[in-house]
Amino acid sequence: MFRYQGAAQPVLKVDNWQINRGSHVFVEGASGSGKSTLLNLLTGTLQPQSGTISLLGTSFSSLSMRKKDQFRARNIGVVFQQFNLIHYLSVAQNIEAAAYFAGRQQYFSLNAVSTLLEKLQLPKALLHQKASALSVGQQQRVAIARALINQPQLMIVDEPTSALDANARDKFMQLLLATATDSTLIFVSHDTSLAEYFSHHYTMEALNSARRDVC
Ligand SMILES: Nc1ncnc2c1ncn2[C@@H]1O[C@H](COP(=O)(O)OP(=O)(O)OP(=O)(O)O)[C@@H](O)[C@H]1O
Repeated sequence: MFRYQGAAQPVLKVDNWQINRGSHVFVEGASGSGKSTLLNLLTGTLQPQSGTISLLGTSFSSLSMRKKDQFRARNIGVVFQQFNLIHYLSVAQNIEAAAYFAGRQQYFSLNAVSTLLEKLQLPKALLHQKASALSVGQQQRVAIARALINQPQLMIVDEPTSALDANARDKFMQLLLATATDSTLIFVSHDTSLAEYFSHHYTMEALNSARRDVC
């Protein structure tokens, strides 16, 4: 259960939610239904007031902040709604930063990044381009590359398609699913048409008994 400070009611009350390893899961919910709150709990930015969150067999919500940061960097790849690339760094440096924070810089190589960029249909020439000089579509794909560089067991993707037209959105989804084949994937969006890409679908209403209580 999670309640924002000062709020009368919890925004999220999930009785029980389990996802099998390796599954690709779509969570749909209207604006304000608690999608970002759920993802912030899953990435450890927020802490539930009661209940526990276990990820990949680890009791994630009971880890110290430092251990949570380490666990997230090593095991979770996140693609944010706004991508969160560091604009003054190059594409390669943005991706290298993710390897560095995971303590995996010894595995980082420009070759590995080039291979990822190729899979994501981005030209190699972009490697040394500043993130600020990328188109929105290119930023999205670099954000996927950054999330995948540490070969995360869990990928969390927050509504990254809202600014795209239907064609670009389909292409993005195909690239994401083709490159994240080895990861468990949790994808949240208000766009129900994306559900067709996933084997498992949930609605925030079904997950969140706090909302059912209010309705
Ligand atoms: N920092 C906060 N303090 C208090 N209430 C908050 C805070 N952040 C979100 N809320 C409230 O929690 C509810 C869920 O918000 P959340 O951002 O998780 O929804 P969402 O489904 O991600 O919405 P959107 O699709 O518009 O991004 C909303 O009613 C919102 O007003």
